[in-house]
Amino acid sequence: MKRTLILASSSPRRAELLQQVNIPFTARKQDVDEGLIQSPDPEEKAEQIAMLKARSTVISKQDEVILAADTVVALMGNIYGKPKDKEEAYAMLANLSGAVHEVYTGVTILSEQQEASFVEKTLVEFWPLTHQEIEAYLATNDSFDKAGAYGIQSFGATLVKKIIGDYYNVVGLPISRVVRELGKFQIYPIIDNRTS
Ligand SMILES: Cc1cn([C@H]2C[C@H](O)[C@@H](COP(=O)(O)OP(=O)(O)OP(=O)(O)O)O2)c(=O)[nH]c1=O
Repeated sequence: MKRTLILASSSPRRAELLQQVNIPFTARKQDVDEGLIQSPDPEEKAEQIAMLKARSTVISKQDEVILAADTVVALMGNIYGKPKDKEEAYAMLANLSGAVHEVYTGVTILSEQQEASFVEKTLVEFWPLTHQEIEAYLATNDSFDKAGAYGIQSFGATLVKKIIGDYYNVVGLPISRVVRELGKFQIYPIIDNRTS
């Protein structure tokens, strides 16, 4: 059966990563109340929210395969989602300064017949940040739609000293593992002869 991938996400980054590896999809925005998931464990929370996002998305045709993800940042057991305001963003960055934190992205793939979930972890080390550096970063307005109040793919790259693990996991979708899992649902990249 021909399969159709539905990306249950409004994140432009997740869409771009699927485009980068040439997997066709349709975006179908889901609206879930992430507050329903209260797990204090960051890994479990990322996986449970990803499952909630996937299961809240309507499968409107039999051939559809739903993909959903959720990214959280964790430092010493504390979970950092998207900051509510500038004060919270400042506090997150000040805590991440000079430390190694974890980024977890939970991924759920489901069809009418199958469901698979996993969590990918990446370690990220921040340089020690001065008050001025944090203020300058906040002034770019890059923080507010991102877990942990930074974007590694934009000016937030200047905050990062080192990462261990999949870079794309930090951006919001561990694309190489996702491609492997999608293969189990008969969804594959389109291979053509493009060179760029
Ligand atoms: C740490 C980090 C997070 N992020 C983003 C990835 C996620 O989009 C976001 C965390 O929020 P999520 O709730 O995972 O996702 P979302 O609300 O953006 O999208 P949707 O639920 O519709 O799929 O933080 C970056 O873009 N760069 C980073 O370096």
